[in-house]
Amino acid sequence: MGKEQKIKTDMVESQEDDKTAEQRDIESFEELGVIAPICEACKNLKFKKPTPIQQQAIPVAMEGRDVIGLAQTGSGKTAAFAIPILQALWEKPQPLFACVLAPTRELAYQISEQFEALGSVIGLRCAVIVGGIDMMSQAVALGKKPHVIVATPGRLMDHLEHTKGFSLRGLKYLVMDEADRLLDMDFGPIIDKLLLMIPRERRTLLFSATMTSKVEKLQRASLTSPVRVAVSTKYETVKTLLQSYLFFPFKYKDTYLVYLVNEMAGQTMIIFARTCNDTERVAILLRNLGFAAVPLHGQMSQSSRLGALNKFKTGARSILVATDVAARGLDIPTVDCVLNYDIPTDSKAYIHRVGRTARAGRAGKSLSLVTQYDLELYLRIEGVLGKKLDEYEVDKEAVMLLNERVGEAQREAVNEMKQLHAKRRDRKTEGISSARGKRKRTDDMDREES
Ligand SMILES: Nc1ncnc2c1ncn2[C@@H]1O[C@H](COP(=O)(O)OP(=O)(O)OP(=O)(O)O)[C@@H](O)[C@H]1O
Repeated sequence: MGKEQKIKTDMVESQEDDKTAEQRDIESFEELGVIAPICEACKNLKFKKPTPIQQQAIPVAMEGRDVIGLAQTGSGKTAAFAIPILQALWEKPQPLFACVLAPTRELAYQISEQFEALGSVIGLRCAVIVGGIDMMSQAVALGKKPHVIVATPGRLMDHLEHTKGFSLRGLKYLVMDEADRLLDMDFGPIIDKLLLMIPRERRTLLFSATMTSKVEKLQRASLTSPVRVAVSTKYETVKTLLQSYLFFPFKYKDTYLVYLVNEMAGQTMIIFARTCNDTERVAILLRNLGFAAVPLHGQMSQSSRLGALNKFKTGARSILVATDVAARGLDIPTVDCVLNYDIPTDSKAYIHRVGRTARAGRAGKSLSLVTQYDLELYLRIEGVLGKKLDEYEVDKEAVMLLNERVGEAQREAVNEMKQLHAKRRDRKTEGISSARGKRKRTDDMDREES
């Protein structure tokens, strides 16, 4: 039998399992066999009962099986893989026990926070290893032999190749969060390389809201007899999310944007744009019009990225304008609305973007701006969702009243962008030495084109 067929046959398909889990509806983490200190940590985090993906994935992972977990955005996948790992660690403590890979730096920090919140009661040591941060301090952190490493693949590879005394030869668990992204073409080759540097006899857990079913991609993760646990049917958005779109001519895009942002004033929102440049420009445009907007994209320095996210999380800024670097995994409970300034070229990215709101049972809304150039992409997304979305109603005359003022702000924004670019160019010529060139290549896996 070819390897392709083997993976398929070994998978326990989810549909039947689904029903059993729903019928039994497990009421507590104790019922799942989770040890008392971790149950206590769940209580402290206000997790009253396990979510459906936790109900299904935790027992399977605790049996020592490889898991492919598919569940909607905001449904508690992080704890679904963190809890069985922490329990196994408690039973047999060891340094460098588990490694969690994430596609973006911000997500890596967030996952480690969840591990620490659940694991501090059992004395967990966790290290975050991501690009854009000084290698030396990370090497020191690795020297302290953490139990769990949460990393972006490029920087982890850098340490495996260059940090003396660091290896993952004793690793017991490998997790790929947002696994479909990690197994795709951009990350694939580096994941292949990483897998050669960790033991084959490990447990592998793959999780995502848009999990690939492509056998070739799954083979890349070299799973052993994986169990597939799927709570949602493929690519579903949550029921508490109200999704709509707005259709208008391209030339009024910024005017419509400003009208909508103004209409939703007081709400917390993420505006997604396709390029770093547009992200920056839209943030400046909105700021010039008096809105508290902050940009987040892969061309910013890591400290600016974390600073921007922090301002948004703490409420100091109510609008985050971001590229898809913020589309996956980020868990910010206060997000009321996701606004797609640009329609994503990949339907999966749509699912992840709108999943930044309506998390953990809360309500939320999303609004996609569609122009004559986006129709094909938009219809493809509706096709993937399997439903037509409602059109958002606006008073077009009221929108047009803003056009002149927005035009002025656009011109100001273009000037500011020019200054910004000039400043960046200066900094680059001053600061970058050729010796750092090689490291940048792997470090900046989650950076984007401008
Ligand atoms: N059992 C639970 N009860 C209540 N809240 C929970 C429970 N488990 C997790 N949560 C909370 O739900 C939120 C979403 O969880 P998490 O970020 O793990 O979602 P996710 O499924 O990984 O989403 P995404 O696909 O967007 O990455 C978090 O704030 C988390 O603390």
